[in-house]
Amino acid sequence: MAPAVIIAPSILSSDFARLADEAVRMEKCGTEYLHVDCMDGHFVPNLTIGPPVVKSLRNHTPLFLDCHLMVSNPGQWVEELAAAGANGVTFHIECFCEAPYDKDEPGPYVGLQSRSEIEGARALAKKIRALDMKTGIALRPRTPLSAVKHLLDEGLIDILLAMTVEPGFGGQKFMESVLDKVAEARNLYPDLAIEVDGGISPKTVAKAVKAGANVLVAGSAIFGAENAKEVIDTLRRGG
Ligand SMILES: O=C(CO)[C@H](O)[C@H](O)COP(=O)(O)O
Ligand SMILES: [Co+2]
Repeated sequence: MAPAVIIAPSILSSDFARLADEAVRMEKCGTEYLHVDCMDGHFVPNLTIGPPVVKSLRNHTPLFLDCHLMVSNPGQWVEELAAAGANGVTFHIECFCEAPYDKDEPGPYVGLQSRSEIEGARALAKKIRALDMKTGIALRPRTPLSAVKHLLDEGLIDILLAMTVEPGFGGQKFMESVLDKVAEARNLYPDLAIEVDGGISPKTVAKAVKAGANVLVAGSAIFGAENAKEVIDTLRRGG
């Protein structure tokens, strides 16, 4: 049986001028996580928030702060995020791969190749745990599970994040093709937390859960709804 469902509202789609109120609202709706998308304008073409905002949020919510780093140099930020009160840090494996990722190329992306790439990812995964946070590893849609299998098999990862859109923006269309990778991961790792992020809504959630996802990130579906609680309850039921 897959681990319990966790709902992670992505504050990327919330009103950034009212973050504390939105965090309290999500807690009242019964969510477990707040998903915090940190973007550097380099790894993805968007610029959002970092440790100072996480620190401010920490003063207003007991929710698990699930920081999704879409930055080119994730190792630069983990100490500050830990000090700010983050509970989990997820970094992208593509940051450690020298081969450029082209979202429009067909077929799977070639992942980690060299020893130094592998060592870099392993060291960061260990460092996040040493800072008392959960370690997450994220895969862009074209990146295969094999790119992170060594980290998973060594037990260095708490959360596997399968992006179901190309990272960078909320409100994009769910990529169903990613679910084969989710199913492959669930089959190999029955107890692992598997997170899906991008285009998750009452319409798409059933397929994601069926494939084996248990941590459900949703931004526009929750914050764009008139009744956020209703959407959250529907996601929790699996659609
Ligand atoms: O990481 C992200 C984008 O890069 C967001 O977490 C994600 O897109 C959530 O937004 P939505 O649910 O609207 O797709
Ligand atoms: Co995200």
